[in-house]
Amino acid sequence: MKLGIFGFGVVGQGLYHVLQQSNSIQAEIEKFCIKDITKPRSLDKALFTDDKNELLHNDKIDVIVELIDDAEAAFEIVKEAMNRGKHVVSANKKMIAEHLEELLELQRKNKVSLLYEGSCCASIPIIRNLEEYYDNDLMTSLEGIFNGSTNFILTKMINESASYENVLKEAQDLGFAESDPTLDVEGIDARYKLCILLYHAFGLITNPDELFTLGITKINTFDIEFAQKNNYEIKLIARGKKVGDFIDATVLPTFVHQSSILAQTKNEYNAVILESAFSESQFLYGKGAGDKPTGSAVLSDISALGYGYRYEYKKASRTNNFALHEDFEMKVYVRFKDQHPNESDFIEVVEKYSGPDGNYWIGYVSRQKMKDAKWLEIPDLNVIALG
Ligand SMILES: NC(=O)C1=CN([C@@H]2O[C@H](COP(=O)(O)OP(=O)(O)OC[C@H]3O[C@@H](n4cnc5c(N)ncnc54)[C@H](OP(=O)(O)O)[C@@H]3O)[C@@H](O)[C@H]2O)C=CC1
Ligand SMILES: N[C@@H](CC=O)C(=O)O
Repeated sequence: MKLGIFGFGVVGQGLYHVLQQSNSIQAEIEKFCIKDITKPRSLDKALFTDDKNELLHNDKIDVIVELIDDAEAAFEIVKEAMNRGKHVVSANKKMIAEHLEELLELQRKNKVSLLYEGSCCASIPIIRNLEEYYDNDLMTSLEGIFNGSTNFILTKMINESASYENVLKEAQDLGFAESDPTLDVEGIDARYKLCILLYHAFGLITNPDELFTLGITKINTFDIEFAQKNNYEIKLIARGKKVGDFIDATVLPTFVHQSSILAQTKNEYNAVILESAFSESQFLYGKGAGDKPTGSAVLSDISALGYGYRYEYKKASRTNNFALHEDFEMKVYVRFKDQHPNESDFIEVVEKYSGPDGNYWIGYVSRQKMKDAKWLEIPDLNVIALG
């Protein structure tokens, strides 16, 4: 295979290193396309161009590897590559989640393969497992920690009393965070990954904006002390669960008991728990961000192209017609200072606490009510899911 690689940032360089160290793969890098040709690079200048057509119009290149941090530019590159009959490997979850239906059509129309294992939980081989191993009639749920940066931040804030600002900067310096880190801390990156996995697990196509999502930016020391007193960790949990013919899907900061397997998943590690009728509970664990862990997933996709692998999207081809359902009841902790949430939005409030440093309510709410609740926007009010 001759590779044309877009991007020589964290993942592009990670891929370069794993390719250099792997002696089993028959792939050669023809050229990298980057944005800024004047930037100093660690490799020979002749390997770089800022002209995308040098890769896309090069008939020697049969595989385009797309590893850039601009989802719209990435979609244009991937579309053109596929229309020119090239196979594509990408790690761009935003691009894939936002253009999934068009990308499926491009694969069908051009009879080319698009693989993107690195887009979900980096080093964890979750997509190919869902494709090849699990039967959707039997699969009942997938949940886990799908974002390395937020897990790194929460681990350091809770276990090492680090400040949010410092530890976010550390996650950026280590190459875990997105170029726009609000995608990480607002839960949007995890939501993109959940959208992709819902398709491979249940055949459900979702618009990312439809999934109820809360991030970690409002977590403060009051919440952390509550967690510690009650033997919890706080984790950003993405979850898709089958309920009858519906899928209940959310990304929420969640209290998880310290003894649970997800609480043991620390720093930039990610984890996925899959539930299905006969195998029951299964757990996948690995680094969810970073250069070589992501590079290794990209390498495994390149290697799979070597034996003609393509996703068959088996779950989607069976007509389950799952739909998203929002009217679920959920148990939440709501912490606030002066302005409290609207009590009539709660099905039941089971605990109310008031103290000098803050107040909280614990209760049951309907997801639909939460989605529309104006009080979610109160600056010093935070919501964390329970259970
Ligand atoms: N970092 C991680 O741990 C993970 C990242 N990903 C995904 O991988 C992708 C890359 O992330 P990452 O390596 O961290 O990003 P970086 O910001 O480190 O690198 C981005 C690279 O893309 C290049 N680039 C940007 N726009 C263009 C363009 N229009 N044409 C050509 N090149 C362009 C940049 O060029 P230049 O060097 O000139 O600036 C740079 O080399 C993203 O989609 C990200 O979401 C997925 C899993 C893990
Ligand atoms: N920013 C992402 C990178 C991997 O997908 C994360 O922190 O998980």
